[in-house]
Amino acid sequence: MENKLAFLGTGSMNGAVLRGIIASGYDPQAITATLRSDDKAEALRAETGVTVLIGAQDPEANLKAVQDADIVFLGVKPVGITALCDEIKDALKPTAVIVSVAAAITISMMAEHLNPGQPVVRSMPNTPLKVGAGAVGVSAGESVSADALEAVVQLFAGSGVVHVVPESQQDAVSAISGSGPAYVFYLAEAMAAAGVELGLEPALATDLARATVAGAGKMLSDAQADPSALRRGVTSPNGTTERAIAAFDETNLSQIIARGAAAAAARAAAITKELA
Ligand SMILES: NC(=O)C1=CN([C@@H]2O[C@H](COP(=O)(O)OP(=O)(O)OC[C@H]3O[C@@H](n4cnc5c(N)ncnc54)[C@H](O)[C@@H]3O)[C@@H](O)[C@H]2O)C=CC1
Ligand SMILES: O=C(O)[C@@H]1CCC=N1
Repeated sequence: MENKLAFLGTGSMNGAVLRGIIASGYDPQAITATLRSDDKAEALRAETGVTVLIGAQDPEANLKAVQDADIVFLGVKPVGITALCDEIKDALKPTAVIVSVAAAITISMMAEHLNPGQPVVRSMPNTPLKVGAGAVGVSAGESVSADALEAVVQLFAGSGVVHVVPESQQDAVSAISGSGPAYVFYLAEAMAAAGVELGLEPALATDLARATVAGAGKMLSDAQADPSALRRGVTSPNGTTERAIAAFDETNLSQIIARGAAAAAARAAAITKELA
């Protein structure tokens, strides 16, 4: 019998985790999801077949969702996580594993708002889980048994790569894979804009950039794929790509990307301080 799952706050990220789990074959009847308002509820129900409860219509939605849940995914914004823990703590089964997907909220911050001994896992997933191509960092609190951690890892593993990491590395994971899809979409936007500057129609430039980023991502999706080797495979000696890479190196593009990632990690640390 499958574990009963609850998703509280089923927006962009928790929705992607849920869709990934359903696509990997999980029984939707074992899942209850909550949303604050009903605007996306019908679509979520129709698409996934899970039970959807709406907070605006039923103040007990989150409590009902967790009452027999074995694993509870918290998917609200960081600022709302501890209040959500306060709300549900006495309705949880003592063995229920809390899995937060929120950036910057530590295991100890959550534990302070739950009953003693409640198992807590902090995760940093990303939205490509929705299409079976996610990347997830997972850290377990001290009350989490090896079996419970394995159950959480297996839920994510059906739709992405999963790494168990020390909690101290979660801001870095967030800066690389949590936010990372946005960096790649940004690159696609910049490539499309560059195509327009070179005289392509905007629709053509956008489609070429989109298909190129998607195709390159597919080539990288093999766990053994080496980005440097793949790049060299496109770069003919004294050809066109070599000139582009040299121009990127002149502008220190790698350092610029490192600066962006460092800014993301620093923001996570600042949010932790603001909300502690
Ligand atoms: N969007 C992303 O790519 C990623 C987001 N995250 C984390 O995921 C969390 C959520 O972010 P998003 O999904 O982007 O936001 P979102 O705004 O799309 O989703 C939040 C959802 O929670 C619902 N909600 C708010 N309060 C609620 C309550 N008390 N009970 C039930 N539902 C409630 C909202 O109606 C909304 O549907 C954040 O903590 C963020 O740090 C983590 C990794 C990546
Ligand atoms: O932008 C954010 O704060 C969240 C966390 C990682 C990705 N999105």
